Amino acid sequence: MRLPEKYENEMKDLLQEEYEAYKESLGLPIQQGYRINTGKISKEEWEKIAPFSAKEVPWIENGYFLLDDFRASRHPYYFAGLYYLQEPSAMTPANRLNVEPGDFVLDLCAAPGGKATELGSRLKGKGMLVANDISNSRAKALLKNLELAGIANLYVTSEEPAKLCQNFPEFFDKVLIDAPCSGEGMFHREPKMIEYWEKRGPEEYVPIQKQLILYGSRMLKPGGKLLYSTCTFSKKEDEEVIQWLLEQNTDMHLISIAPYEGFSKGFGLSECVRIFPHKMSGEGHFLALLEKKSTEQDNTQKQKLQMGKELKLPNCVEEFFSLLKFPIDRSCLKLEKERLYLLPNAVKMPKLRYLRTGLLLGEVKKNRFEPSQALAMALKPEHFASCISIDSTDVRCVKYLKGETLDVSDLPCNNKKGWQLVCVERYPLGFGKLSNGILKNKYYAGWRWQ
Ligand SMILES: C[S@@+](CC[C@H](N)C(=O)[O-])C[C@H]1O[C@@H](n2cnc3c(N)ncnc32)[C@H](O)[C@@H]1O
Repeated sequence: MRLPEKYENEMKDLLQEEYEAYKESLGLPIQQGYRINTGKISKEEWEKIAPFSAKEVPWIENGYFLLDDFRASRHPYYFAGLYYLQEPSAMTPANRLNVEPGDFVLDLCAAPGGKATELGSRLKGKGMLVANDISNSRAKALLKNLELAGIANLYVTSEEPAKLCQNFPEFFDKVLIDAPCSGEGMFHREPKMIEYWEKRGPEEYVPIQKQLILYGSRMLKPGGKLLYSTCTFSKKEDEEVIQWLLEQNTDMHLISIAPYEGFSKGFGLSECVRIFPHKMSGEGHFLALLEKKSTEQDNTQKQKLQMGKELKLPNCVEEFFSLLKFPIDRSCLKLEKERLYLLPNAVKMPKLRYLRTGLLLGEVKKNRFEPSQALAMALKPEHFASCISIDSTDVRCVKYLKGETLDVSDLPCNNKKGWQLVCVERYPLGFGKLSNGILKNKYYAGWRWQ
């Protein structure tokens, strides 16, 4: 692999006698990985049904290396949101931020959602995730991945960090900044990144990274934690950004990151973590975990609102709700135009460029209610009155994902007519409507198996 001379010199400077080992690692095969969605499936359950051979990623509880060429994005379990394909070192930032159920979490640079999907799963439906990306088109992919993962308690925005900062001072318990960077850790996987690097090297990214981390720190609650990560090796974009932040913010300090024997220490900042491809099976990452000093006062309290008024819902919605087997907090419902949403919390959210506010439950069309794809993905089979379960090896599974009408007269279900939650085994894929053993397909057309 041809590397720019300037880059080679910088890496030699950084790695010294390890440089040759690093260079050799660029000739090794690319390591693919995937992370299971523990919001939908436990590790034990997954290992019983996993359709492809894999080996555990030793520093990520729910991460696996893919061992063969299996097209993991072409399996019904992928469409059920059971896993996310991800390079193993990229699994580390969301894993080490230690999000807990009930946290208010911000992922400031979230698209396409490799980390946000993990942060959201860890909330277990409690608290909320604000997933933001300045690029609207990338934020659309982010929304799809979050919905596929079944994450309901979320807001997806496409905003300038400065605007978010004005609206959320000291608001979040956890903030992730997976910053845009010169991508040196991607050279192996995507050699095109080398060309981009030659046009826009580390110096171009530093001012953006400093801005992002500064805004991120301002949105962090006292006592909250912020994780800054990049997939680049340049000290300018890594340790020097952290050092700069520590000089600006005396109320922030570095804390150590749960260790792994393959991690290297940050240069001059030993609490930071470096992932190098010649030291472990990952392409390369930098991580710094910071904490803000706690104070007596919890500022988020003042932003919490009293519960909203309960909506009077059309009959068709009430009828559909009678099929849902879990309590819906009606004070958190919002009907906007024809769309019905379930908001994560009784928190007043400011005016922002939203791509999604809460869980889209469905649309009220004249006197009909059409449940959304996102709702199906957020449910478990026990949450719905009638389910049709298709085996992953049954051709009807892929036919369903292609949008075809199916004869399911041989498959058991509770209600012989009306709405069904269609599952691959016990994992929801979408909705369908049953009549005389024939299932009308309600799988979202934009997500179909191509
Ligand atoms: C490294 S990628 C994020 C990858 C993502 N965290 C994941 O794991 O899938 C950086 C992202 O930052 C976004 N970005 C760039 N400048 C930004 C800014 N000023 N504010 C917010 N997002 C920004 C880019 O659009 C890009 O999607």
